[in-house]
Amino acid sequence: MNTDTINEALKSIKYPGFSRDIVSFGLIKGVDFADGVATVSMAITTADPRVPTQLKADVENTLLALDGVDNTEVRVTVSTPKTPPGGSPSSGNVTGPAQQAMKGVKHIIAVASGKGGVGKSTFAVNLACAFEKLLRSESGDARVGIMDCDIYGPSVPMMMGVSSRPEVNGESLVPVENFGIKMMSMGLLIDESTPVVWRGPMVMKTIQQFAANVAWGDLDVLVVDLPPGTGDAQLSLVQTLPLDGAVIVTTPQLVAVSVARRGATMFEKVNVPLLGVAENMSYLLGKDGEQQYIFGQGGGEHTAEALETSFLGQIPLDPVIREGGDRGIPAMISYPEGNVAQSFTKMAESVMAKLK
Ligand SMILES: Nc1ncnc2c1ncn2[C@@H]1O[C@H](COP(=O)(O)OP(=O)(O)OP(=O)(O)O)[C@@H](O)[C@H]1O
Repeated sequence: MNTDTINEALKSIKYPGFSRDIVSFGLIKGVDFADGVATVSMAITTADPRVPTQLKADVENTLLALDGVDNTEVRVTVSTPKTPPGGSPSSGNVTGPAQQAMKGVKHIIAVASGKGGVGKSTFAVNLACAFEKLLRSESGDARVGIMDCDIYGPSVPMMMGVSSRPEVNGESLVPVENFGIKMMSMGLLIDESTPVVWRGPMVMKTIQQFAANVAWGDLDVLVVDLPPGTGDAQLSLVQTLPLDGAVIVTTPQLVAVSVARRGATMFEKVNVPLLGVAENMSYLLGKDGEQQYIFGQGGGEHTAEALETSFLGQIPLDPVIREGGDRGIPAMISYPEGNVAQSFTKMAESVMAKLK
């Protein structure tokens, strides 16, 4: 018995109401073990008094079930979420306002890429549309959202054919809606000509506001389009949002493996499970129906193997996808029976199966 074993055991405890564990939420501040006594200190930001009580009991029961632990000492520090004048959340703590405000969201998944230009936003938008179609066909109702965190180059509004500014209701922004999907993006809040020279902390603040001050309401699934790359801003972002899992988008080039690996490492650090790797721009379909692998072959599958996750499938390089992005009608909507839509639907099914 040692502190590593205790830490591992703590990772099995979920934050009440969420599928993420208390270690990845950063609640554990110290762990010690001596003479059969496991000591754990936790710091929790919540306005709900039941949360610390339940977590304390969960930690005690989990640790007492371990061989070698005879007794426990669990110290819990509780603070309430602070909201400065104007209603903006002041802290990046995952148990703070973002968690509270996203309570009605069943599943939150991130779409990420190790580098820019792989078609991540295109993928996120079409995946959201595929979820909408899938859930509607299953239960007659679908509540899907997309949150565009790519605040340096927010392209989701254009791809979703939306340009109206979101309305403000009290202290909340009301997401705009198109194709049955709720959406929030920095692109809706700034003029196109505004230079967005955001620094790390500003990025975080915006994301916290997107999570905490947007009236998402009840959603079955929220797709989060992360900024490209794997730097500090992306890492703090995945720490802030209560993510259930992440999909990595990559291209067919074999060099993509090492780039995507950086993305996977980032999610590993915060214990967000990978839901799979999707390969975009896989091949061009010639007039005779022949698949031309102009960017090489195998990058997506190799990446999935290397990251020990599923390969979700391929999306062809197809003018229909680019036109859909430029026209503001995703290919999933304009050609719902086409090859592209079928690929996205299959991927949405695989991801949904993993979430359930
Ligand atoms: N499979 C595809 N077939 C044809 N065009 C595509 C495909 N995927 C993406 N594109 C086009 O490539 C361009 C870049 O895509 P997108 O903006 O989604 O990339 P990204 O990875 O989100 O980029 P960024 O680095 O800005 O985040 C867009 O014009 C989009 O329409």
